Amino acid sequence: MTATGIRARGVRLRVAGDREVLRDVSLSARPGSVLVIAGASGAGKTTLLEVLAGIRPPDEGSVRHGTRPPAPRGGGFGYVPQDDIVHRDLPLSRTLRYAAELRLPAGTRSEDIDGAVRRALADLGLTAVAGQRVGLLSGGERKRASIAVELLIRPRVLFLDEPTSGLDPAAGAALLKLLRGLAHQGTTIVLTTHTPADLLRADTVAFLSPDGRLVYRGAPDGLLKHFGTDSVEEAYGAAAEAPSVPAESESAPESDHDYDRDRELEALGAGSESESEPGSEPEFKSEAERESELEPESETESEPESEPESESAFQTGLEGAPRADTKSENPMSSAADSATDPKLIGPLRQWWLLTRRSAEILARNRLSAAVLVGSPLVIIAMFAMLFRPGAFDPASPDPSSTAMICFWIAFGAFFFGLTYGLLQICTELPIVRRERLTMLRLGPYLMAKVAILLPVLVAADALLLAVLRLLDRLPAADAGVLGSLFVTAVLASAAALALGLLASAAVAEPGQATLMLPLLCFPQVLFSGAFVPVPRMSALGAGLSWAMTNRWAFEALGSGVDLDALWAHGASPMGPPLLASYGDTFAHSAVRGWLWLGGFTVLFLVAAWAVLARKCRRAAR
Ligand SMILES: Nc1ncnc2c1ncn2[C@@H]1O[C@H](COP(=O)(O)OP(=O)(O)OP(=O)(O)O)[C@@H](O)[C@H]1O
Repeated sequence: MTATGIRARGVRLRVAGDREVLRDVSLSARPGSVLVIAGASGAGKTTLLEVLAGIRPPDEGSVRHGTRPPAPRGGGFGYVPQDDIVHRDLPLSRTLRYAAELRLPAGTRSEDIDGAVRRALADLGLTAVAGQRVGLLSGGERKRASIAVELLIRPRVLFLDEPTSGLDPAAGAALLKLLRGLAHQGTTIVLTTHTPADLLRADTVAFLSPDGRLVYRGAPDGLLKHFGTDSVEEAYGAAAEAPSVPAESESAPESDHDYDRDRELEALGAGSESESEPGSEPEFKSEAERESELEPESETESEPESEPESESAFQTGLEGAPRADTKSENPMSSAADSATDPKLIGPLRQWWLLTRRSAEILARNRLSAAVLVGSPLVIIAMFAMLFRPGAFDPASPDPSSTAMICFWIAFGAFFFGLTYGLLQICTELPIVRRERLTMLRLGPYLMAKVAILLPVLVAADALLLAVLRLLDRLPAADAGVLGSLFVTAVLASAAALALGLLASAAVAEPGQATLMLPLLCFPQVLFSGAFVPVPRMSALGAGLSWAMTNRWAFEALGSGVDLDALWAHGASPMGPPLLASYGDTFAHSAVRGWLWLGGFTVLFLVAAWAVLARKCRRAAR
């Protein structure tokens, strides 16, 4: 594998209100080295990581991966955000399998995908918990699981945001050791941290002052001397007053430290490996130079025995990982290595993959599945209990009940759709964001959600209508009328599902989505035209009612069962006055309502796509 150096020059970044978060930061990470970014909370570590990764463009300055600008979508790129990027409801091996199918080049054979998953699990010492549900893993195991996702392809550059946060010191040390092992194999590692011990395990430390200046850049063992402190903790205090370090070309601090990387490698069992002194390397070299330098480390098929007999970082740790990277065990790693821009699966295959993944997540989360199936059943039962039979009988109709039945069918269909959609995206946003960085297409992603949930909604709507009809809460009409009601209910559910997905994409976390529920439901009840007919609303209310999917569903249902005729010619004296107050509410064809509902469905889905795209563009924020 060709290792890639990372270099930033004169990076400046401003956020809202023109506040400068990064001020003229210049640094570099040598190919196959570990760069650790440290600094006080809010100093700009994550921001710098995102800029170095190329997922957040700087306002000024430049970033290069090797000789090229960063290309997260170009393959060989790994990014582990602070949040977990593995689905909690799936067994670990399943979530890795889906991740591998998304990340590996199109046409990768199934056994090769399995091989990549096996190797990533082994690399991270997670083989023993492969069958465990991710939600049941410990924090440290979940962190390693997120890293395993990124190791499914052999990244040339790997960025990690606080990978050791929440880990005990031993687990943190083991993780750093593992990362050093990866670097040794040619992956350039950049990570942020709050853990002083992590700094000592870096090749290069970049220390930011609280106001986003680079105040130290160099070997870990020069850090204390530089700040004139006795401990790393004290260095945090001193960093605020320290002057910025000049650009590297002037001082090249990496070239004069005596950090003993060999000793670290020895600890990894790699002490005998020949490796050039980190400090003696010039900053950036041509691809060819770097390749020849890294040759002893590069994993070639022909010389697997040249790899170190490494003591594992996590039981199996990196042991055997290089050997596993041979063609027979995992040909995809070489495919991923050689292709700078591997061709990933197309939109249709991606949609099918995401549909399968969503279905499995739903099926494995028993509570969600139970709520999904159970809540329509409960609501249908309540509807059946609420209304008396025969309200639609022309010989003795109950006009106000017929209007209410139409409304509650509309609202039931709306509520099913909304609640199904509301938690779909916000619960997995960190995963979507991460996948979006490299390969995920949002169209197939949203359509996969629709593909999974719409059939369940169709079944719920069909059941609702069937039960109401069988219990004589709907007219004994022909198949055409019932078909019209069914189309209306399904379209109402589809529009609500799309609205739920939009809300789910818009909120920052699941708690907010729950708070959105009454906000979204109330206007749909108030302005549907069922309780206060549209002709009786204020001008503002009537205007608002146009934006309510429930209005169009209610009108289409009323039109479908021909409420106008029932009220005008039925035997109830209540009919004509009711008709007078509802005016022309049901006078139009149901098709008009369907067009509105279809239009809203498309509108909400496009809006959900746009909101999600914007969220993903704003990197990890
Ligand atoms: N998109 C944004 N809009 C507004 N402020 C932002 C944005 N991105 C970053 N910031 C601000 O930039 C500063 C640096 O944020 P950053 O997350 O990089 O800090 P950090 O050093 O990683 O902090 P911590 O260690 O607490 O995670 C913070 O004050 C943050 O509020």
